[in-house]
Amino acid sequence: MTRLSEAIGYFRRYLKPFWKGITLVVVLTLVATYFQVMAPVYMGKSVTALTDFITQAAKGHASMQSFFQAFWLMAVCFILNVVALCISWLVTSRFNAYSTNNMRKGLFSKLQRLTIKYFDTHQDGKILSLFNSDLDNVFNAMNNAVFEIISQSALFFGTIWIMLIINVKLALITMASTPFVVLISIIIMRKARKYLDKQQAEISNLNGYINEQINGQKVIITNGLQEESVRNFRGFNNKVRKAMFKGQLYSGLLFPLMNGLSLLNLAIVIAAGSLLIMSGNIGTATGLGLIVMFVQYSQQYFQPLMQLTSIYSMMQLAITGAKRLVAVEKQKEEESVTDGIVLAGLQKNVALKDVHFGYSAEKEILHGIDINVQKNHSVAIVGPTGSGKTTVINLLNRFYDVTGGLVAFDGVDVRTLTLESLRAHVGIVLQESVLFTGTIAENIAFGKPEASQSEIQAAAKKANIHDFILTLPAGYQTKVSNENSVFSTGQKQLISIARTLLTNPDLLILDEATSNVDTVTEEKIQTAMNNVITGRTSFIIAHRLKTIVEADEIIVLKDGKIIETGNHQALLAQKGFYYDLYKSQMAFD
Ligand SMILES: Nc1ncnc2c1ncn2[C@@H]1O[C@H](COP(=O)(O)OP(=O)(O)OP(=O)(O)O)[C@@H](O)[C@H]1O
Repeated sequence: MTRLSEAIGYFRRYLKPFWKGITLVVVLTLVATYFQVMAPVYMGKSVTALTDFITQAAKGHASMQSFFQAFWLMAVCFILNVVALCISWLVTSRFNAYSTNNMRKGLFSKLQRLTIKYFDTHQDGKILSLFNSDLDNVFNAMNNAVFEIISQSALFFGTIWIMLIINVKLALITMASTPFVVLISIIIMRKARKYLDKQQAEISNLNGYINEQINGQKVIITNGLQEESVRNFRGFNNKVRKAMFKGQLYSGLLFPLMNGLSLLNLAIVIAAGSLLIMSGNIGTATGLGLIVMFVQYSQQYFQPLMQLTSIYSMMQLAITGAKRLVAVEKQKEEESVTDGIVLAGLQKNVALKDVHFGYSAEKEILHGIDINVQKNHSVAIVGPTGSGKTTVINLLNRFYDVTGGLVAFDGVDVRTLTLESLRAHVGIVLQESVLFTGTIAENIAFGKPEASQSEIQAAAKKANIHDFILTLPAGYQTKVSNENSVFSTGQKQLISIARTLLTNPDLLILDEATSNVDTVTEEKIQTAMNNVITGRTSFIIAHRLKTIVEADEIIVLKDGKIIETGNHQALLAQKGFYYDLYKSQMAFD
C-alpha cells in the first residue's frame, strides 16, 4: 500500500462509523445543489419575462405575472438551498467532532501500548507534534474539506448537467478551458504537496528541538549557551520558513490563477451569448435570459474548482498528518502475551542467565550476565557510569528483551509470562521520579488508588518521607503541579519509593537518584533503602555505596560484565574495584 492510500485509509477508518451521517450529508448536499443549479434557470426566466414586459409595455398590453412567478421560484430555490446546506453543515460538524475525538483517543491509546524503545528513540517534542500539529491539521481539513469536497463536487457535476440541458453550445464554451485548468492545477498541486510535506517534517523537527531545549534549560543557562541555543533555533526555524514559504506559495497560487481563469471564462461566455443574439438565432428576451443564466453557471462551474484548490493545502497537510499518524499506528506494540503463564507471585528466585543484550544489533551492551536473587534477598548493582546497570533492570520487567540468554522468575522465562501479571509483581522506582498533578496522597496511591489514608502513611513512613510531608502546609493534601513543584530530586524519589512500596511488589527495583540530593535527604534515602531492602526481593542500583552496605549481595559491573560479587564485607576484603570505589567515596564523605 502506498503511503497516500494508507492516509486515505486512515480517514476512511475513522469516518466509517458515521456512514449514516455522511449519507445524509450527501443527500442534503444533492438537494441543496439541485436548488442552487435551478435558481439561475428562474433568474434567466425573470430576465426574459422582464424584457418581454418592457417590449410589450411599449405595445400597451404588458403583464408582470410571469416575471413574478419566475422571481418567486428563484427565491424559493435560494431559500431551500440555504436550509439544506445549514442542516448538512450541522450534521458534518457533529460527525467531524466525534471522528476527530476518536482519532485523538486512538493515538493516545496507541502511545500507551508502544514499547519503551519507541519513547527512547523519539523526541518528546516530536511525539507532542502528533497531537498539536498533525491531528490539528487533520481536524481542520475534516471540518472544512469534507463538507466542501462533497458540496463542491455535487455543484460541479450538477452545473454541467443543467448547462447541457439548457444550451449545449454555451455549455461546451463554458467548459472548454477545463483541460487547461486541470493541467495547471496538477502541476502546481504536485509542487505544493512536496513542500507541504517538507513543512510538516520541519515543524516536527523544530518542536523536537524546542522541547529538548526547554527540558535542558538549566544546563543551557549554567553553561551560558543561550545564544548558541537561539542560533540553532534559528537554523530549525529558517528551515520551517523556507519549506512553509514554498508550500504556501504553490498552494496559494492556485486560487488567484483560478480566479483569473474564471473571469476570463465569464467574458468569453458573455461574448458567445451576445453573438448568439446578434446572429438572430434566438430572440433578444430569451438571449438575455440565457446570458444571465450562463453568467451564473460559469461562476458555479469555476467555484468548485476554486474552492477545491483553495482547500488543497489544508487537505495536503491533513494527508501528511494522517501519514504520520498511520506511521505511529504501525509501530510495534508491547507483546502482551495474552495466552502466557500468569505469574501468581514470586516463590523462589529471580535469575539472569548468561544474558546478552544490545539496544541495537551493532553494539552489545551486556556480555553474559549471571545474577541469581533468592526470594527476600536484595542485590545491589554498582559500577561506573555506562557500565550497564540500568540496562540490567530494563530487562527485568521487559522494557526490553534479552538478545541472548534469559531472565527467569522461579525458573520461568519472563517472555512466556503475561505482561500484566509480570508488571503487577514488579515495582520499579526510576532514577527520574515523576510526580503527577494531584495531591501528595494521590501521588503515593497512584498504583493503588483504593489505598486507605493509613496505608498511604505507612508507606510514606517506610520511605522516610512522612515527616517531611507533615511539614507542608496541607500535609498529604498538598497539591503537586508542574509549576509548583517544591520537591527536591531526593524527596521526589522518596515519594516514588513510597508509591512503589504501597503496591507491595514481589520484586522491587530501585534506581537510586544520583544528583541534587542534599545530605539530610541522603540520610533519609539511606534509612529508606534499609527499610525497603530488608527481607524484600530487590534489585538496587546504587551510586552512593553507603546506601547498600546492608544488601545481601553486591554485584560490580564494568563494561557490561560482572567483575566482582559478594556482600559488602567480602568485597572490601577482596580489595578490588569495589574496595577502591568505597574508599574513594568515604574520602569525600
Ligand atoms: N535507550 C538506549 N538506546 C541506546 N543505547 C543506550 C540506551 N540506554 C543506554 N544505552 C547505552 O547503554 C550503555 C549502558 O547504559 P546504562 O544506562 O545501562 O548504564 P548505567 O550503568 O546505568 O549508567 P549510569 O550509572 O550513568 O546510570 C551506555 O553505553 C549507554 O550509552
